[in-house]
Amino acid sequence: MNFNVAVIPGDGIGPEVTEQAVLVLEKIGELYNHSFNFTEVLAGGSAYDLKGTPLPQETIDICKNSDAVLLGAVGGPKWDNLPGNLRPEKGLLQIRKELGLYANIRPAVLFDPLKEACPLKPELIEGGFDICVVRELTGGMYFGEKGRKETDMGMAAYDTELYSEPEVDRIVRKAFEIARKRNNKVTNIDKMNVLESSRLWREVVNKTYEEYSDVTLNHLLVDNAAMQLIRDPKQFDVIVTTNMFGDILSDEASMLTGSIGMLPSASLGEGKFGLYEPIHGSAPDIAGQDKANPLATILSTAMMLRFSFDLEKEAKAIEDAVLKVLSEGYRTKDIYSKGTNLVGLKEMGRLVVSFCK
Ligand SMILES: NC(=O)c1ccc[n+]([C@@H]2O[C@H](COP(=O)([O-])OP(=O)(O)OC[C@H]3O[C@@H](n4cnc5c(N)ncnc54)[C@H](O)[C@@H]3O)[C@@H](O)[C@H]2O)c1
Ligand SMILES: CC(C)[C@H](C(=O)O)[C@@H](O)C(=O)O
Ligand SMILES: [Mg+2]
Repeated sequence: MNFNVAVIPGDGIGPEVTEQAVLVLEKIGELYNHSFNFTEVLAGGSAYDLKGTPLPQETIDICKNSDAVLLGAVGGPKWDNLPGNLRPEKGLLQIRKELGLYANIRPAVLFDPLKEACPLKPELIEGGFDICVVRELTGGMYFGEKGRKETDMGMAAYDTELYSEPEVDRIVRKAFEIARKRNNKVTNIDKMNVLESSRLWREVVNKTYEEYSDVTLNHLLVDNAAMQLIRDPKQFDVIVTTNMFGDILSDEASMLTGSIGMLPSASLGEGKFGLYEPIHGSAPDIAGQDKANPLATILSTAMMLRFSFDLEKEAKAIEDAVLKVLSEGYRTKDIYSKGTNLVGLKEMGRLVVSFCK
């Protein structure tokens, strides 16, 4: 089959990790007789430098006309002094919004060979864990009214957490539907003891739950949830939460899998179309040094094959290749532990390609 994939390498380590992910997809194409047509497009700081905007219209058009999008990461200190609406990150938020991708699926799975890279005591992670964070992606504080104003105390600034009932309902449904295909368990995470937006959020969760009573639902306040993730990650299966809380909790969860360099993600809307990206950023501290872990981006392509293209066998082939690389003891620096083989980003990518079958 033929698939059109728009590729947004972005900034920092973005181009390095997407390059490896594209090589893996090309290998899968050869092995399973598919043709992936890649179109590289600009977004983020590199787009600002070349086009004066972090999200050129051409990028939006090409993404909309593709079957899926692969994104590396955007941002970096070079652009830190730009006003908010020109920042690289604004381009990312805008593309998620433009493409209607309100559900960000972030699986935090502990690969067995990486147990030693997990900072938790062995007894807490026996048998591993498999958490699926379902993060709302196009609402909340990221998109609410924001600004600055003069007050009695001088200049002040504000960002508004605003959620409508339909916005909460659709993400919660997504989480329940995912739970039905897994272990029928959802944990809702909010801050309803303080935030009005969280009180409405929880009301909608409970209302929508009436249609999903076969699923077990429990609620946690976000501060407790942050602690519980470290205390006992195995208690979680599907987590549903807001844009902001999901951003923070998924970075936290990633460390339990060994590194932020391990966590892929899928940003989805109503149809099959999706944008696939690692959860990490542009990692300016290691950019251009062949040190970054490309596995999060490579695993994101597996999610693309599964969700957008219905290629389960091919998706599994990538995940199996990643597991084999780890089982054979190869590690980038972020997941390295004594007795394993330290490799660079390119070598890690090459190994995954060579293990795909
Ligand atoms: N989706 C995205 O495009 C995205 C996500 C997060 C942050 N950002 C942006 O990236 C820039 C840097 O942000 P930050 O430093 O807070 O977060 P970051 O995720 O880029 O890096 C945090 C730390 O994790 C390490 N790290 C990240 N990815 C790694 C990988 N694949 N392999 C090994 N180590 C890895 C980095 O070296 C760094 O020490 C900022 O401009 C931020 O806005 C973009
Ligand atoms: C760069 C930033 C806008 C982005 C977010 O907060 O969504 C990033 O942290 C992520 O997790 O994808
Ligand atoms: Mg983040």
